[in-house]
Amino acid sequence: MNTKILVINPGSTSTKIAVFDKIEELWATTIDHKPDELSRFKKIIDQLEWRQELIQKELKEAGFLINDFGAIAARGGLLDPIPGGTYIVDSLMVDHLYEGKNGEHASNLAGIIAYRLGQEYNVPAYTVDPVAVDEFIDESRFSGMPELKRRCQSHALNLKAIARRVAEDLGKDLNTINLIGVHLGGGISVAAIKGGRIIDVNNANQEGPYSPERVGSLPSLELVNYIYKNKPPYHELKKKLLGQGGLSAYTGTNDGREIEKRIKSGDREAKLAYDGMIYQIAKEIGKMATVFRGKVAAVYLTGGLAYSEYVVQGIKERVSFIAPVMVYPGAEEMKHLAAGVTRVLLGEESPRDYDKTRL
Ligand SMILES: Nc1ncnc2c1ncn2[C@@H]1O[C@H](COP(=O)(O)OP(=O)(O)O)[C@@H](O)[C@H]1O
Ligand SMILES: CCCC(=O)OP(=O)(O)O
Repeated sequence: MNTKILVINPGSTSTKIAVFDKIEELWATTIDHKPDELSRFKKIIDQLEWRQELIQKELKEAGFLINDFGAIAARGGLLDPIPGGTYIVDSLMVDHLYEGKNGEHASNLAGIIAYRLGQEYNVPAYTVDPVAVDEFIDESRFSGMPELKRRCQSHALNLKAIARRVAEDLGKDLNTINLIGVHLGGGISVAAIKGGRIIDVNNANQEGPYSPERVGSLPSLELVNYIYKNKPPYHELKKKLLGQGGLSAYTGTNDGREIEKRIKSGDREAKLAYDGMIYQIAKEIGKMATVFRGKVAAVYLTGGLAYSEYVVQGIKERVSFIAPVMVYPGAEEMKHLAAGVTRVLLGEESPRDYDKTRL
């Protein structure tokens, strides 16, 4: 059986590519994208050909042939709400990702690229725990305005992967504990995780703390007034909210390392913007603690910003009273994608059908 897996993960700030044999990483690379490089594209879907070419070029230079792979694993995008698991990438999924049915995000590109490569080279394509994973309890679904539904969109892939590690490190059964998982990336997800399921989370595209790139929750009437007054074109406004908000808007950079350099050199504005983000993250963690009536086994921090001692200490100072704070910098997305597909290749799990599973 061919268990060699190509893993592709286009994120808002990078494109990650890796090759695994089952869950053993054989090769990996990350291509970072500067904001200038991305700003030339009006919509994220416009990056499709460019990102696909980058992936194919990297693979070629590393000496890999796509028809040598047993499967392709793609980070899944903004699909219709579905439970967690491994899904076959099919044409319906690709249509939804292509048209941005549930919104725009760089991870929408992964499924499309995987499907196109899979069709061309006759390799099956899968996605695992996409950002659209929705395991909300009923109370989580209310927005306060019946016409507007809360959508569950989060870093489900990494949150779930790290939740397993946290349970192992605590020596507890994941199915029996409550966790608050925090992914600190280009977007930020703060999730209430019960028995491994994400029962509530801020929508990392539209709600919660502001992040390196996103505005987070906004005062609603102020936003409506802003739109009426300035009449921004739709795609420009979306870019402002999703790709150029938060730290990027306050400081001109989405890079935590750059901001910390500025703080060290006495930049007060940079410090206030960074501290404001940390404050909002801590508040969101406090909110999620109430989901469990305070009964939380651990809060865990993961994602790129969890490498930062400044961010981690700032959050710990405010939330340590809730539960122990555990730190897992970076992301295990690539390994978790490979693991999900490996379970399917080995017949340990059946792949799910998107159309039949949509909520
Ligand atoms: N050592 C570090 N110190 C501070 N910020 C960091 C560090 N390493 C990465 N970051 C920041 O983490 C963010 C990206 O996190 P990552 O999890 O890679 O993003 P994504 O979720 O978009 O894939 C960026 O703002 C980056 O500048
Ligand atoms: C929509 C949730 C996923 C997300 O925000 O990912 P990035 O941090 O990679 O943009």
